[in-house]
Amino acid sequence: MANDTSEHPRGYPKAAVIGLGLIGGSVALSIRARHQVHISGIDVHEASLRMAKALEIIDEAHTSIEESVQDADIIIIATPVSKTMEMMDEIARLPLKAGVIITDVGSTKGTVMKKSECLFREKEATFIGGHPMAGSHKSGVQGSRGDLFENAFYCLTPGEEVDGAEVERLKRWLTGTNARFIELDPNLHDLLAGSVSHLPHIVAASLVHQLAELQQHHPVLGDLAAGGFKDITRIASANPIMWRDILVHNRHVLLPMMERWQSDMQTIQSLIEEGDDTGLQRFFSEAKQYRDGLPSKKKGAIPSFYDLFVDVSDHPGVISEVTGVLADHGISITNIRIMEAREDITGVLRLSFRKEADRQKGMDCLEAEQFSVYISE
Ligand SMILES: NC(=O)C1=CN([C@@H]2O[C@H](COP(=O)(O)OP(=O)(O)OC[C@H]3O[C@@H](n4cnc5c(N)ncnc54)[C@H](O)[C@@H]3O)[C@@H](O)[C@H]2O)C=CC1
Ligand SMILES: O=C(O)C(=O)Cc1ccc(O)cc1
Repeated sequence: MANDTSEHPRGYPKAAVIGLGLIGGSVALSIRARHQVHISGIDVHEASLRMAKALEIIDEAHTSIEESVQDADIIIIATPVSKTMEMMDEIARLPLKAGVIITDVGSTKGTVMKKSECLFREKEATFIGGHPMAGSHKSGVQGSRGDLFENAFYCLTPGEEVDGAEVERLKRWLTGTNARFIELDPNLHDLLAGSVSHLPHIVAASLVHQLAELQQHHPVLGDLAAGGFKDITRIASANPIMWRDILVHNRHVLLPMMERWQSDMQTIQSLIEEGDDTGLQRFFSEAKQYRDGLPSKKKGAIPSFYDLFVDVSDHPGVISEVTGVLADHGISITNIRIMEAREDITGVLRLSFRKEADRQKGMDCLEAEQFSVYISE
């Protein structure tokens, strides 16, 4: 498949994006936002290419890399990590434009950077590893957004031999992400990502497995699994292939972390067995103290949404009053949840916004209408 009905002619600098899913599509959109560029998209799924073309994320579509990477000024590999490693081998076998920057978006960096040292050292190409530390449990190009990485950390892992000017050149390409770039050693990156993203993902998936097993005996359990359970397991709905690869490529970090996790579980188990009330309370107090101290307004690997809480009295139509105020001011919400809705007590609505600015506007206009509104982390 090769199909070019481009608005952005070939005279422009060229970006090749391999893997047009959530992240490849979002990076392409953010590049488009700040550069006059011809974007060539490569994916094994023709439907993703068609969608990317229809959404004007790419100018031309290919199902293999040969035709489109050779004259590219920047190549972005946005496939699951094991495929990214294969792509790097394939790219290194092709003639490339002198000075091309190659980067990836994978959630692990150690194995990718090791491979890049062997493959690209002798070529007139610069490989700089990348990991935008924001995303979603949804996959696929249809979920792509040019502002997905706004305010998020974007890790870059340049090899030691890479000139600082090349890193700056990559940042300029990616400036439309509006992300906060941070340079990290690849192994340190994997340790940190293992702790804030990969281990929590394993735990979330394991909680879901436990629930699913119990639900076989108690069918009502699925209906009860709302609120907190859904919050902490949301990420378990993510792409299994992507997460399989993350575990495979970060095994050195994750195996000791899982040992540590199991030993923590054993400690708590002993505290319960021994009826150690003080120890149990300390366990939760220390976690609360640390959690309460985490920065709240930054986007992390596990993004905090921009939530607003509204006290509401128990009367019919109260939800539409709140949403009506927001609609009157043109403010969109991404989610709404009733946190407390028992009879005779004041309820709480949790409203989620896409951006901090929307939350602030929402807060101002609801307060002006005498609602009691607050932000709680
Ligand atoms: N989903 C997320 O929240 C985040 C993901 N990442 C990383 O980004 C990468 C991509 O993840 P997503 O965009 O979420 O996945 P996705 O599943 O939305 O997209 C991956 C795309 O790669 C394509 N693909 C697979 N094999 C291919 C091949 N051999 N040649 C060409 N295309 C191929 C698939 O068809 C798909 O369109 C992964 O390495 C992941 O670790 C990084 C940050 C956040
Ligand atoms: O959906 C979420 O909360 C995520 O945590 C998304 C995510 C997945 C993988 C990454 O490497 C970074 C971010």
